[in-house]
Amino acid sequence: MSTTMKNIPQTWLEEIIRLSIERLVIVDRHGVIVYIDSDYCEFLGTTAEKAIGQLAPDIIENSRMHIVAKTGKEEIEEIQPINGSVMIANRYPIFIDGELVGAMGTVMFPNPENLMHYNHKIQSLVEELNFYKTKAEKELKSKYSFKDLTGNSRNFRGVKAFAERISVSDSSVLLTGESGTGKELFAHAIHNSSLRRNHQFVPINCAAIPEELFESELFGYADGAFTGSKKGGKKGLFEVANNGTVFLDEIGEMPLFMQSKLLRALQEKEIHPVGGQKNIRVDLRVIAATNRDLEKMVEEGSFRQDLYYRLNVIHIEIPALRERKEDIESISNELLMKLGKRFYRTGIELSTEVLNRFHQHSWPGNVRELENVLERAINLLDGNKVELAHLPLYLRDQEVVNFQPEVHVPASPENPLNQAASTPVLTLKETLAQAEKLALQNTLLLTNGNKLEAAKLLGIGKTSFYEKCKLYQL
Ligand SMILES: Nc1ncnc2c1ncn2[C@@H]1O[C@H](COP(=O)(O)OP(=O)(O)OP(=O)(O)O)[C@@H](O)[C@H]1O
Repeated sequence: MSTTMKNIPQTWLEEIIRLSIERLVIVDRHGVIVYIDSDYCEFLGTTAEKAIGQLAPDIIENSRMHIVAKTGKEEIEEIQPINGSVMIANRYPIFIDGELVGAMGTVMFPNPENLMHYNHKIQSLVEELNFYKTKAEKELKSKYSFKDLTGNSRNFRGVKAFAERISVSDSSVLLTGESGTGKELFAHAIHNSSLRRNHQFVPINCAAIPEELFESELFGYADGAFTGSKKGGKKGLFEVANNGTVFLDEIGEMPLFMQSKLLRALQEKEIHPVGGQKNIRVDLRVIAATNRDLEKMVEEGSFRQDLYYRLNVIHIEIPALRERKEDIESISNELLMKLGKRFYRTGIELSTEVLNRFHQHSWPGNVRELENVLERAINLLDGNKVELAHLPLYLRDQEVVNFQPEVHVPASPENPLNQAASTPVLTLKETLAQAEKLALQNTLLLTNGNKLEAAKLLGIGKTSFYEKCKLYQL
């Protein structure tokens, strides 16, 4: 006996084992019981005297101790029915000086009370797990189809018909177009019409992932890959998307080192988890999107040419809203219906003046900007008609400020832009949130939708900027 154990009397050791939540049996290398604790014996309806010296399967129903003592392979968390109870069994081989000498087995829930207790605990955990599983699965299903893409203009119909036609193919798609033109909506719709529609659609915003986490987010990591990593490792988003589609949004923001790894993964159809021993095969369709000029980035050396060709097999350019002004009315009506549901309002329409103003505007933020303008209007609306007064200043006084972002001018009787009288009183928190949203919107307008540039101008990090955009649905 080791020096650390030699001071513990044999009776103590037996009591310690009895106090443990698990019941214990030890067999020699032939599967003959050499030790079994008294509670286990009681549960089996035998005594230690009778059990010791017998083959384990002769005493314990469904025992596999003799097998583990022979194979030397542990068996963890196996279900073992014994005397009408479902037990969880762990079986470990015992090696002394490298030689297999026997095996130790433990079983949990030796009495029905414990079993009930753990069953109850496990049941609620399983329910919680199922809830999050369903939620995650729902989030990973594509939410939109082609019928959600509003627009009847000739150029929009052409793009939509082309996208619908190529949905069934398995080739990579590159969606380009200004911010807010509906690239993400198109990606959802393409997946939804493809043969992969019953598998996951995994959107990945390349601009929102910190550089040092890119590889592990996309390809996952093995157990103990780095300090602070999750025990047991983590599946990468590419593995989650297996058999489905990954949507690489803002692909132009992907760092160069990651572009090489992505290219390799797409070419070899394999990913290598960080710190892992082996590659994992993945079968994916890639849809990428950007509002940046990738060709220019290739020329400048900030985007890999080979990756560009790999992604650009099918190129879909989504027209800006100002290039399809005939769609403004139908999109506005569609958005008003959608927003109406959210705000419990029906029958909201645009006045002729508002519609005219919408036609004059250049919509640098595209459909997203239109959506924001309409949401703001609904918040200020008393009746059912959106009038010029419900529009933000930069649209209302378009001729005067010529699409300049909204500026806050202190209210004064002389000031013609005095809004105080018509503005409802908000709490400080709401006012601050509104100011923050407005600052983001205005900066996005200034940068023509370039989020990275907007984040820089506002002096905040890109992750924080993306979180705020998500919060304010920008
Ligand atoms: N044709 C359309 N019909 C209805 N809604 C649309 C349409 N196009 C875009 N939208 C709406 O506009 C908003 C912006 O769309 P989306 O996020 O797909 O744009 P995006 O081009 O991916 O933008 P970004 O480049 O900034 O990521 C969404 O709320 C979307 O529902």
